Amino acid sequence: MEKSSLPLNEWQSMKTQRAINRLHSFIHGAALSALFYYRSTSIAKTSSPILPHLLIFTAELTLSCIWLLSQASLWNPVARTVYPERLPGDDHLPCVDVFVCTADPAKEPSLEVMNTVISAMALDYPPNKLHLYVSDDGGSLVTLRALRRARGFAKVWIPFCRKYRVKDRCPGVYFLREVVGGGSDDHFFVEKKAIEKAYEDFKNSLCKIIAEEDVKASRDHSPIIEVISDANSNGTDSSNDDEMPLVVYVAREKRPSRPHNFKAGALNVLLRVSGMMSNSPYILSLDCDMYCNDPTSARQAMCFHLDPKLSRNLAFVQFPQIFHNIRRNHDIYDGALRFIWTKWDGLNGLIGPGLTGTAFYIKREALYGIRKLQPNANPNQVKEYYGSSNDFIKSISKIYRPNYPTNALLTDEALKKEVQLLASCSYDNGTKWGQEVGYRYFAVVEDYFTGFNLHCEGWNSVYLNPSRPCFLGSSPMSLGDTLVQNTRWFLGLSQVALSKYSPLVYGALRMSVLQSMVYAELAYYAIYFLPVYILALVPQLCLLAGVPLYPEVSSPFFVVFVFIFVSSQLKHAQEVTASGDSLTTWANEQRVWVMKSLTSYFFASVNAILEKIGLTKATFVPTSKVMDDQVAKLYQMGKYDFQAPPLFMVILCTLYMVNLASFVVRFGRVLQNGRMNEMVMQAFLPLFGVVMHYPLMEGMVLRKDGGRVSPSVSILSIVISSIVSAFAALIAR
Ligand SMILES: O=c1ccn([C@@H]2O[C@H](COP(=O)(O)OP(=O)(O)O[C@H]3O[C@H](CO)[C@@H](O)[C@H](O)[C@H]3O)[C@@H](O)[C@H]2O)c(=O)[nH]1
Ligand SMILES: [Mn+2]
Repeated sequence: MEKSSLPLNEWQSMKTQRAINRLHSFIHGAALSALFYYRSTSIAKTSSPILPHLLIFTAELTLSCIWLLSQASLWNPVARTVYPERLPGDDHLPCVDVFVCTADPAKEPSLEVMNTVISAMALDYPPNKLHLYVSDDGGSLVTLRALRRARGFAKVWIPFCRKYRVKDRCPGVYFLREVVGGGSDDHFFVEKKAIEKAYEDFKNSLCKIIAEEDVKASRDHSPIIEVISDANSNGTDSSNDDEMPLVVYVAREKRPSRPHNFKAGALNVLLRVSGMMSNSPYILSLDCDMYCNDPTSARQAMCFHLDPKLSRNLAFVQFPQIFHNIRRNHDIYDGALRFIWTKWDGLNGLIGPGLTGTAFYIKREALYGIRKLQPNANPNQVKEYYGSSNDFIKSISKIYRPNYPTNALLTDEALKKEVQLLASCSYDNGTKWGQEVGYRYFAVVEDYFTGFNLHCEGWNSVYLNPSRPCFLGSSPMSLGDTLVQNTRWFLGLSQVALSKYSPLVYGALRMSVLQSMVYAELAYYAIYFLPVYILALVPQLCLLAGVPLYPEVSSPFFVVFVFIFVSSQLKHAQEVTASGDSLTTWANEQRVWVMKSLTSYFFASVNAILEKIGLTKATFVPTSKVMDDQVAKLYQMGKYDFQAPPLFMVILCTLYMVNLASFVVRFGRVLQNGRMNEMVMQAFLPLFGVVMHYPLMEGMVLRKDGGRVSPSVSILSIVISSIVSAFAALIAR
């Protein structure tokens, strides 16, 4: 068959998983109906206090609603494959702009950021069709100078990678590993030695820059936009310039009094500036800590974007976020976010996965929202959308041909002025930027919200999860960082849930019901805090007070409750093993889910409500990517770092102690009084909690290292839990 007639991509339904999901959905759903029947009939008849019964019922209802929403993503999981070798020749490939965002040289070490940039420059794609834009929200000379050096190093690195077909194009990773790829000939070793030396020099030059400059983010500066070229990269030879992608440094204007809309604001500036220069039809977006692990990702993505059957409505190709610093089956903070990627498989069978902020190839046109503008819109309407720059507006209709030759910024004063305007902090004002154009500002999860809007507008997406990860990032390695990061994410999601954009209404009216259910599940995910708090507290206190809340062992409904518990755990374990993980991962995910519910989801929900009534303002504080040796050591040993915000820790420890107390104190008495029959289930809950969260106990009592629970937190938790438990025991019947 001819090359061009073969499909560029294929999809397969994940049939076994689909069958298991649907069967389980049916059986589990039936059991839940039985539970509701029991609750509604038993509450009316109960002789014990009604409040705890109502609370438990609320918890069960909430869990069931989220469960119902979650079924949508399990309905039709689909996997995709690509055939990059069937793509047209390099001459026919479209241009790609790569956006890399960094915000703070103190939190995001330059060496890692530059490794990401270099790995993207070295993508296996025609260099004249690749353009890099580095957004520096810190407006820092450290980043600018480091970028100049990085380009200098890339000029020797890229030819080396091409010549020896190096797969690991992130130099920091390549030099960590033993010799991979390349020939076995002497030339190779000689060249490799030279490159290694160049990399060492590059690293040393970064150290020098860091020593010379102020390593911190500026919040008050004019825009700085610079094409990095030999004119300013300190005299490396310029012979192979054609082999190098364009590299542009962009620090948008920042003023303390002006809102800057965080990452979404930065990305929109990159969209405008790049529109003036390379104006590529496709954009790869990367966080500064997410390097390209497989140089062919652009070609893989083009297998969808260039597929005539898909391309018209295809907005983006999303790759999973995979993290190089996570050890499989030792992921004590559930940094891998496995549950997200399972959902993305499911969305692959609908109209496509959501955006996850990094590692995706998006179509510029989709972000511009051009389709919403009437074809005959007058110039004023167009300016209402895109702002005052005529030059930029001209670039929109230029079907991806740049307004200026790529290097014009070096010499063209008019262009210089125009990009300064486009990167100024007031450019967005009074336009549709951030609302209908570009990345959306409304919530601190600009990725989720932008993807959601694109799907509402009728765009599709695909999810590609190849066996060699295309991108690798870094995940927080301490409990504190994890919980704080999750609080931000779920605050953003809750903002959407509580707004007019709620996927249940706004989404359901604009996309398929199943697709909107998946968006809704994520938007409302933080509500998990409610059932988890109830189930971590109410049965335990009632156990102490001697109030039964569950059916007796002899009741037929006892089996229903046991079944529901076992069935949900088994389903979780099945999904974990189907993803190739072990049961340790099951336990880790269970534990972290409870910890997140009690802290991150709780505070995210509270803050979303406070923000809704105008009492706070959500912010995006970037996660630190600085690797603390002690923290890393604890993680390697599989030990939690409990040096998290004290408020979080007091909540976790107090609830742990209440569970422990209720089980220990009361279980003995239950045995004595022979009330085993009615209290078994209630005694099981705290037992399960105490066993699953044993690491907390260890952190409070046994550990002496730096990651233990602070003694003050332990003492406070013991005091609070004793008061609460004693109070419950006092009212015992
Ligand atoms: O004002 C800001 C804040 C952040 N960033 C950059 O945004 C990226 C992501 O920030 P990070 O601190 O790593 O946040 P995470 O929570 O780890 O990021 C996840 O969640 C974000 C919000 O949902 C997404 O944007 C990201 O792509 C996704 O990886 C980094 O490159 C930052 O430099 C900016 O450019 N400007
Ligand atoms: Mn990150």
